[in-house]
Amino acid sequence: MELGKTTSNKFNAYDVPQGVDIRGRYCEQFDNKILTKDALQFVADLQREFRNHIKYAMDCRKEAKMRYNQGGLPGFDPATRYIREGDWSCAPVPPAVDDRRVEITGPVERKMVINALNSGANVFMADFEDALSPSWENLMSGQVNLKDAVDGTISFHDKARNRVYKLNDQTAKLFVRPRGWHLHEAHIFIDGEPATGCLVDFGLYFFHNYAAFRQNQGQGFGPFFYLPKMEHSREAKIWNSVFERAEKMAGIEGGSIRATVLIETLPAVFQMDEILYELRDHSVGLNCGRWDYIFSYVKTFQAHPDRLLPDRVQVGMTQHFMKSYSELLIRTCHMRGVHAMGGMAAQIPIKDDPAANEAAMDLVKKDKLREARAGHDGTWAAHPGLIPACMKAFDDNMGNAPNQIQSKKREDAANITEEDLLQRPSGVRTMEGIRLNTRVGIQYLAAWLTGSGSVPLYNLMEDAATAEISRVQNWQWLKYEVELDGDGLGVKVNRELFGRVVDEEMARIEREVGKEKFKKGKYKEACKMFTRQCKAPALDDFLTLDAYNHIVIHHPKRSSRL
Ligand SMILES: CC(=O)SCCNC(=O)CCNC(=O)[C@H](O)C(C)(C)COP(=O)(O)OP(=O)(O)OC[C@H]1O[C@@H](n2cnc3c(N)ncnc32)[C@H](O)[C@@H]1OP(=O)(O)O
Ligand SMILES: O=CC(=O)O
Ligand SMILES: [Mg+2]
Repeated sequence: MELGKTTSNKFNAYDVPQGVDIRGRYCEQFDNKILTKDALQFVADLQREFRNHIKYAMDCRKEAKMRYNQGGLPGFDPATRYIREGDWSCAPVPPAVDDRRVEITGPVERKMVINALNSGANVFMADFEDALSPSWENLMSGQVNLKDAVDGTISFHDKARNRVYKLNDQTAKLFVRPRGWHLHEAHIFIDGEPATGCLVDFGLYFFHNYAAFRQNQGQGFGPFFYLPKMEHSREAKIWNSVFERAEKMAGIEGGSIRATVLIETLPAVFQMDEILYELRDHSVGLNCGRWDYIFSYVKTFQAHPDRLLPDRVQVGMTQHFMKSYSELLIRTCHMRGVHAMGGMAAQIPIKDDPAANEAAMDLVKKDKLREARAGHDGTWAAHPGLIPACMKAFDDNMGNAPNQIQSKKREDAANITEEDLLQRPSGVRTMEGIRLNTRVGIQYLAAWLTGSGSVPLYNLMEDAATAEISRVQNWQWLKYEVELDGDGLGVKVNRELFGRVVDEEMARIEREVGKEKFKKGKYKEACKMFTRQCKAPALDDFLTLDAYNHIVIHHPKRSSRL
């Protein structure tokens, strides 16, 4: 059967446990493979057990935001000093993922799942988050794809090229990244409320795959996860309890499930020990989610006009606050016996310009070499074409050792202070900066609204995290009417200037993509949404919260029997 094709059963409806209502399109394959009654019962149990904890954690985020908006700064919590200074370790790293020197990431799209698993990377991080537009179709077919991948039966026929894709004998180890805590799943209602997105992603994937995964991939451990966008260790504690609940349901040993937490919010950098501590039986490291981290710097300091960012292209890992963050992350992880993973270089191969391609690959090499030398145990690649360069940087530095957990303790990073982690980024702001933010933000959103959560734009990988930087930077510059000091003209960013920029960039996008694609695409809707968010008096928490309402499609008829 073709993936996602609608066929009817006797009821043309999902058979659901009590209190669960599926409002997404009916599809026999989703029904038979993923939305089974027992799997939905597991998701509903998780939702019921943890919804109040999640609500409390989200309320705490709001309180913290209020504190920062009143001039407060994030910092280390004196109440948990005993954890930071305590002598404890995380559980030993499972042998199956001892060596993670290169991890490829990508959305849970069928062909890409096969390509990523075959790519030669050590790990594939299959993404329900930054790289995925969370439409019902993408989410559910993503679950089907992962199930087929874990079972080892996945294949894909590219009819246009008459090419069949299948798994190699040797494949990357699979990690799955569910959505962040803040996102709901509007196609699954539990007790009259939309389900928590990440519990749906986690619950369905875990339920259907834990047994096969532990046998085929995890050498008795697993499944493995990446956990995004946390702001505090109380959120890690919820994940730990979710894992314990899942292990109990499955009857598998405690500590089987392992997760790497992305440190990609500014408040979380002050909680790294605490996050590892909460997850100490289930942890396999931390990762520098550098793009969301930059977004979070702006968000956290939205009411601090003395901390404006320079052009997006200037906020690299050599900025003092970014360097300090990655070094403290390495020290923290290695002290606790787990991996300190590097982040994503946004460059991708440039096919039609060898010189530009060489320059881009050179940037990737330098970035990965910096990570390997600093002590990271591995890194992320956005595209299979980058794997050899990433691999070489880590091979040259680690040799045959699977990681640097024991060899690069980075004791010197023990002295990194709150001031280091918060230091204002340096650089200039330019007209090209605001133009690029606008052009990229609108095109990304237009792609997202039509189902693509990661796209190549101007030779870089763009996903929800990088697009967020474009949005919040425009918002910040407009809000504080900053002077574009990099152009030597002293122009101030105000609504009138921004309006002109939007008009001109929309005209440029139309020229670049062509009239036909522009007309058929969602550029105008994206422009309206992006512009509203850039001009909003109060910063929207996430770009995708508003955009999500535009991709929710409730089935015209009831699609489940309550
Ligand atoms: C900030 C963060 O959160 S980073 C993590 C989230 N972001 C991501 O994961 C981005 C992942 N990368 C991608 O989605 C893609 O590489 C893009 C969109 C950036 C570029 O995609 P494209 O322009 O289609 O790439 P391109 O045409 O060069 O692809 C060539 C081949 O490589 C494959 N490929 C490209 N990227 C990937 C990937 N990440 N995983 C698996 N296969 C890939 C394509 O499927 C294609 O395969 P084919 O030759 O069999 O048809
Ligand atoms: O998820 C990764 C990031 O950089 O954001
Ligand atoms: Mg991210």
